Amino acid sequence: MRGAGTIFALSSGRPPAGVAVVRVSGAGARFALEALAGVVGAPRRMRLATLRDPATFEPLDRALTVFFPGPASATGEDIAEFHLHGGLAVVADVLAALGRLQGLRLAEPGDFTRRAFANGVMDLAAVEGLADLIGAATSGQRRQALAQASGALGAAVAGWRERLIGIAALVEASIDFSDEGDVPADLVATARTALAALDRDVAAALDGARRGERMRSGLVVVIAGPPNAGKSSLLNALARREVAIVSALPGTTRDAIEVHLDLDGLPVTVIDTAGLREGADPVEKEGIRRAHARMALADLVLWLEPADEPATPPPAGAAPVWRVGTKRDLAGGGPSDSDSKRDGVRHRVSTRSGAGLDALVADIAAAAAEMVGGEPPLVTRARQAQALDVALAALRDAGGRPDAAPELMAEDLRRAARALGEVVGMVDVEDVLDAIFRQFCVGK
Ligand SMILES: Nc1nc2c(ncn2[C@@H]2O[C@H](COP(=O)(O)OP(=O)(O)OP(=O)(O)O)[C@@H](O)[C@H]2O)c(=O)[nH]1
Ligand SMILES: [K+]
Ligand SMILES: [Mg+2]
Repeated sequence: MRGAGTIFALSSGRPPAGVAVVRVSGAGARFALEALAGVVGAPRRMRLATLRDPATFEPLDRALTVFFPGPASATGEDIAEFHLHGGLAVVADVLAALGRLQGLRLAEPGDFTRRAFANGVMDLAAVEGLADLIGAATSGQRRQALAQASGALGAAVAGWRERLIGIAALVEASIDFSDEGDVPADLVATARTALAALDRDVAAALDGARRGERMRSGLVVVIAGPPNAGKSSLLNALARREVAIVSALPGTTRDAIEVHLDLDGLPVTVIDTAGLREGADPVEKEGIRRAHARMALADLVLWLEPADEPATPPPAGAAPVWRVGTKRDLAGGGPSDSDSKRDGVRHRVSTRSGAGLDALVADIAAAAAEMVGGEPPLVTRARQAQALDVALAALRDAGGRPDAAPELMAEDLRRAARALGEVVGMVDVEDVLDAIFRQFCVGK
């Protein structure tokens, strides 16, 4: 484990603030409380104290202190918390006083969570959920992250491993009884039935992985179309602020411009792109290349067709495309009008009058709910999905070779168990650990 000893950090947000929470974790937590507050107090009980600089006895703050003895604490170690007045100097002077204490050092990003993981308080999937919970920007993301941080995937994996061990035991027994007639064949048949059921459950969890990833990163909606179709105007209307430059000059937008929206708790990233056309200058050409790149990665493309121009077909691509008629205020509105004769146009909007915008937003929100909504999925990260993929492949190897010797089947089952262990960090995954813990801020 990186750096033993007692660590401390400001765990709440940047001062000045109403309250600032400084956390200390490790064998020296009790000593830190005694040194600054004089007494430790009853476990898990808030206590009002005058904090003093241990060297000069100068009062630093009137604060609430609390002591959580390990191992029933957030890190599994002794924890002391100081709930300070959140002034810059109060926080700085308390941190300085702690830093002068023997055996205490400032924590690095993610240190507290790393200790919780090392001490078995949280499994790796729960750690990832905690990172997502801190980063959650919409209530849908929060719901998913909270399930993950509470150990939903860890609990499922534990159940699968238990079943796997039961299956492996049957196969091992069939090897032991290999000279007793029908017994070994019966054991293997029972194992195969259980294996098929396990396969189904793991595969079902993996089915939700794409949904989980989308919820974490946000659904990507790309606005595309010919120059001057009203793309940037639509982006601004959706964002309700002037994010992108709008002008009558075709080729105004070059860079892809993103805004993050919260649609009924679901995260949606809307991207405005350069208008697609031939014969553009080199800078605009680069913008058009970027527009194509964004469309290729989109979950949904809004293809804009202005009412005052002949329609151009959207380029072929993998993402679903909605054709959206723009500048509806110019169309006149009569049934004989050329614009309303176009087939397959899903929405007609005007950013000038505001017409049709609410319906478009509601439709996008419904599509987002379709793609990421519902019960939080068990699998929310590519790393988890990859490990489960390996486990599933090994399960299929074990079950899919009817003529293979039980010894080979047992070997496949061991591989599956190992891959399941990786999901929750039970087996050595040191390289991914660093990457995961670095996402945390200092004090978490
Ligand atoms: N009448 C009318 N004009 C609009 C509407 N939306 C945009 N426009 C005008 O159309 C012109 C182009 O709008 P932009 O939003 O810059 O179009 P764009 O598709 O982003 O253009 P490029 O970035 O150059 O590809 C501007 O003069 C806008 O004021 C609308 O709903 N009605
Ligand atoms: K323009
Ligand atoms: Mg534009």
